[in-house]
Amino acid sequence: MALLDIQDLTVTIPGSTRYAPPVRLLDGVSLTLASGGTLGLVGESGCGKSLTALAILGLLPDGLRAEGAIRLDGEDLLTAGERRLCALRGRRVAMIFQEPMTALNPVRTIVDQVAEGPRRHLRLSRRAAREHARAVLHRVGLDPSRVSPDQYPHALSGGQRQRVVIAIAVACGPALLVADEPTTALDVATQARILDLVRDLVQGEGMALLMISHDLGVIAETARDMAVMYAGQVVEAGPTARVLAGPRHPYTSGLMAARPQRAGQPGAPLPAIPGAVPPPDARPPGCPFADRCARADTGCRTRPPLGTGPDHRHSVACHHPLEASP
Ligand SMILES: Nc1ncnc2c1ncn2[C@@H]1O[C@H](COP(=O)(O)OP(=O)(O)OP(=O)(O)O)[C@@H](O)[C@H]1O
Repeated sequence: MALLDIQDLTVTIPGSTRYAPPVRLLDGVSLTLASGGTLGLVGESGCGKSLTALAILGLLPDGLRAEGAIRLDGEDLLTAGERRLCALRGRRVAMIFQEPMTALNPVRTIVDQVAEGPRRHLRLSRRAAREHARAVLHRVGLDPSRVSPDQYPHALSGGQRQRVVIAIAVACGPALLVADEPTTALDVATQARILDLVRDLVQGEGMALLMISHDLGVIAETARDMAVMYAGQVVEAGPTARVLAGPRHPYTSGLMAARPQRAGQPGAPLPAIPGAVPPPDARPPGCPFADRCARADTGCRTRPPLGTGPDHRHSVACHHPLEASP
């Protein structure tokens, strides 16, 4: 049984009147992740990566309706009550947020913030939870001789703060770690060190990782499998090495071509994908990528492509996919 099994997840803004019909933000997302596995979710801004993560944690903004199934260890989180979700969050599934400063409480010491989960979930005494928290802070690279556990977040650098956020997430040994753009707010050198840490923790502790990023390089470095999202849908999925060696969806291929490493001469413009992701209330009736796709024909503009399911090794939702690599 998969650790995480998302089937046909749809997230909608319910319509209020005839003139304000429901708007689908996520449209039939299916993903699976085995225990100890690593899955990368990639796509441009607005494709639905963060909503997918928030839905897994039961933290969708008020007013949005989620349908389908999100099973963790076989238990459907969409039908679990808030009490049950509170018991699971931090214990079985934890999240590393994008912006460490907003994820931390500015008026509590870092050791107290890390100790909170172990006190609640592992039922440790205050003293034992603080001891545990000190060990976790050390484990994530905050050597107590250099960074006192009794510091407040403002005294730390951006990279150190992100290490605290990671310590909070892993303090109770969750089975699944969801990392939503964990390095976006950091400089390049710090990004690399934080990614190394996440990789090391995931391997060392046997956690499964759902890594969310708009950067294919981050996905390539951290995830064995990947799924590409576009306009609220998964358009391509498979083993990362295989997808990157032979992308079949024109969108994936466009993302790969637009990577800075793929640029020609310094100063030369990057080959960007023309146009922009259509907003959720203005998605075309056929393939959502059709308006930006060089391969699109009339059929693409009228009929949504049927994706092959995520249980196939390399799935693609496209009427005219690129040739499979041999
Ligand atoms: N609370 C909300 N109400 C209405 N629309 C929302 C809400 N949250 C997100 N959306 C819309 O849902 C779509 C998906 O958003 P989401 O944040 O998941 O994208 P993303 O791929 O994570 O982008 P980014 O990389 O910028 O975080 C976007 O069009 C966004 O504007």
